[in-house]
Amino acid sequence: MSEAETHLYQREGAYIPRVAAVHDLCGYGKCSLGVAIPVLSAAGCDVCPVPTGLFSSHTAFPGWYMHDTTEILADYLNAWKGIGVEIDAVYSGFLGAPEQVDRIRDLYAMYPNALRVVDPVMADHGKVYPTYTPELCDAMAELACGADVLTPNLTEAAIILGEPIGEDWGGTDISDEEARRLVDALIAKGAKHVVLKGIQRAGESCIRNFVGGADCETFEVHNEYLPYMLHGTGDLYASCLMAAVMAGRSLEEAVQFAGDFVHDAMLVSAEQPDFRDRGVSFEPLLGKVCELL
Ligand SMILES: Nc1ncnc2c1ncn2[C@@H]1O[C@H](COP(=O)(O)OP(=O)(O)O)[C@@H](O)[C@H]1O
Ligand SMILES: Cc1ncc(COP(=O)(O)O)c(C=O)c1O
Repeated sequence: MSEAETHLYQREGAYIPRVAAVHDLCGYGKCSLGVAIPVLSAAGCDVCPVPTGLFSSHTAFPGWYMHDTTEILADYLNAWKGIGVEIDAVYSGFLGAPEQVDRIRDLYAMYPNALRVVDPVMADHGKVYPTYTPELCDAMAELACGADVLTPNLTEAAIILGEPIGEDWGGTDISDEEARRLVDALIAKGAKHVVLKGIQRAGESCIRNFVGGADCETFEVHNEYLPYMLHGTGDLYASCLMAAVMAGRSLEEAVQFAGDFVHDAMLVSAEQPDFRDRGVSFEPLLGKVCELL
């Protein structure tokens, strides 16, 4: 099957799909539920949040407060069972503790036909995020291998594959062959489709994402590389990809949409005061997500 034919979700007429969004909520700094709820809602989805933690801001700021929600989650999901909530997709991201992976497995058991999208948020630029323990990284790696769609950056791909990070991590300047090797290795570990993000080679003016799956050939999608980094681009990319998939678009259309949207939102962001702190500003562009329908 060619990449253009890979549809992961068939949207039926006026039906509004329901997505369980298993992410943290950050008071400041655009990421996680603060991105997933508006983006998926604009794509005509009914978003049902499962908060994995409450943060004053994301953890790249020098000071932040975190409230771990792990102990409420089993009762939270049991209450869903009690009222017969139906779910069409489970979309997970930043997690607070290894036990939260068990709660995601509970969701998979409750909704065996739901699409499983895992953004394995745990690290970037060769470094694990400060709240991530080795046990949580191992649990996330296991979860990643059962995904229908997995969206790692290069550091996360290395962690999932048990390859070196830290001082030994090679950076984002990798060859096509190396990117394809990583995608194939993640598929061999069980992920059905993989979107490997953020390949940026020295001297090149584009940023590449490699996309592959058990049922399609690996292909590459690229965008102009903007010479600054903003927090939350990974979450925005995964939410836009998810929005396009749930709107019934093919995998190829979805990765193109997500890359274009993040690029355009980064341009909008650069016009804001304090934009490097503020994170990725996507709000003025939400109309483009509505057009997916
Ligand atoms: N500087 C940039 N210029 C253009 N697009 C970008 C830039 N940074 C990120 N993106 C887009 O957003 C995607 C996800 O961002 P990235 O920062 O790699 O994710 P993560 O936060 O998970 O590390 C990239 O693969 C790319 O499509
Ligand atoms: C609390 C929290 N949630 C989510 C993220 C994910 O951010 P990104 O989209 O840059 O991977 C981070 C990253 O620092 C974070 O600290």
